[in-house]
Amino acid sequence: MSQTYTLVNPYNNEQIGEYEYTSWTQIEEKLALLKTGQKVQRKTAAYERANVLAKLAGLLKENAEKMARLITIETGKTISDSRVEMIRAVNATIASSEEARQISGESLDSDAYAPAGGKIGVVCWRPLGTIFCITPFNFPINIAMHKIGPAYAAGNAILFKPGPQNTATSQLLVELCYEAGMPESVLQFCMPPLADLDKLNAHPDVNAINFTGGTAAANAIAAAAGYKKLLLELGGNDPLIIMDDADLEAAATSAINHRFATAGQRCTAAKRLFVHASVYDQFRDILVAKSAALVIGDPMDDNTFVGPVIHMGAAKEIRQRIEGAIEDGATVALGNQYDGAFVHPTILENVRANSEVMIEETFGPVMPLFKFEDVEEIIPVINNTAYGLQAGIFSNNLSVIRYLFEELDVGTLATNEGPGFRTEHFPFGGVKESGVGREGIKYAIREMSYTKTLVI
Ligand SMILES: NC(=O)c1ccc[n+]([C@@H]2O[C@H](COP(=O)([O-])OP(=O)(O)OC[C@H]3O[C@@H](n4cnc5c(N)ncnc54)[C@H](O)[C@@H]3O)[C@@H](O)[C@H]2O)c1
Ligand SMILES: O=CCS(=O)(=O)O
Repeated sequence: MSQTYTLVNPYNNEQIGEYEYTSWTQIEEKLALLKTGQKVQRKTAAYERANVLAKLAGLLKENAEKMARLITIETGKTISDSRVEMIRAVNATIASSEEARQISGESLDSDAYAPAGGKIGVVCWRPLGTIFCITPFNFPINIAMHKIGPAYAAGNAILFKPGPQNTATSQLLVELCYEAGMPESVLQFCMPPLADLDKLNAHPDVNAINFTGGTAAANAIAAAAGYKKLLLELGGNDPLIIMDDADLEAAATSAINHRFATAGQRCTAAKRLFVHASVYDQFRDILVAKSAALVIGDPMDDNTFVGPVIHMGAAKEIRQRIEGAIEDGATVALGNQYDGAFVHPTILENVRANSEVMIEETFGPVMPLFKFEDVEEIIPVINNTAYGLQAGIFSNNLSVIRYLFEELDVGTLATNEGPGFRTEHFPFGGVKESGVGREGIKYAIREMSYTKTLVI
């Protein structure tokens, strides 16, 4: 008897589908097929993979509106955010196509050190085998293409497991990959029940795991996977720093785009704002006025800026985090209002440095403001979190920027931008519990490959 799962639209709770989980027998069959796919990939030239990816980029562009609407129905993400995601996914796929042509190694002379003279080392990159690609709910197509694109470009076979909430969009993506020319022996979709995931992570025919998601799942994967290559893109608690010389209008707009868009459900969202005392009141007033004008409602409406979060449970967790901050002494400048899966954009002031909202990741539209006098004092506050993904700063003071670049535990510091700044070909990833390894197409190709050296 096959197990099934049903999905509802987070905005109106209408059932959007009932699906069957992938059985363990089917998983074994898929992994066996993918092993044959590794041989198919070895016979496929780089230019052929590049052409398939270029064709897939075209198909994603043709189907962008249809996929954007599916993303919105499945996740409650606003249609404008879903359309941006599709643009990014096309770019990630184009970049994967272009990088597929550039996977080249190097040659080394052996006489650099005695006594091994007279040889040349030809260093080549080779695919790891079958990559288990696992994606989160919030960017189901773009994050999938940041895995499938480089994994395929590098010559791997791919077992793709999206979040259950993203079943329809992900199945459509796989169909488009087949239409573009990816063989079924090279790419397989799966949705195993949670109970089968440990043994799938440990499976000997899974050569590497490329995971994006939260810490709890990452810990379970790491515990089960053993000696496998893991590429882990995890949570963030990203700061946005507003200095005394900041363009306050631009900073407030960026803070809103990087915290309240996607209902705050981004790993790189601006989850904590640090505002210089000299501009605090002026910045706060601009921020509150702009935020109060945001349209909250039907995510399918072009005018909506804030839709629901992914489900009622998430909304409850976010509310508990806000109420905890208030119990710690924070005051509410805007929001702290709830309606089903909706969490209204919330701005908190007088937040204690050790309040949970400052230390843990809050995956929703909550913006704690932290006033400071000297930039040195916020380094320990910003670094006092398990995460270290990205950071943003509004300032033109290069010495302050260079100082923060060296002192902050992050993978990227964006200047006069929010921490959510990301372009598909830049290296992406963090330190500490924000993950292991780097995405960004060229970097992800390397993570899903190994060097093989011929000495002649
Ligand atoms: N760093 C990034 O690029 C990035 C991007 C988006 C989201 N995230 C993080 O993801 C989290 C939110 O996304 P989510 O709720 O979908 O995360 P999640 O960890 O609940 O799920 C992510 C994926 O992992 C799967 N999964 C869960 N347990 C697993 C296991 N034991 N083995 C294999 N797969 C397993 C889920 O089914 C889903 O497909 C947040 O922490 C957010 O910061 C990080
Ligand atoms: O959730 C984070 C994904 S991205 O938008 O920063 O790429």
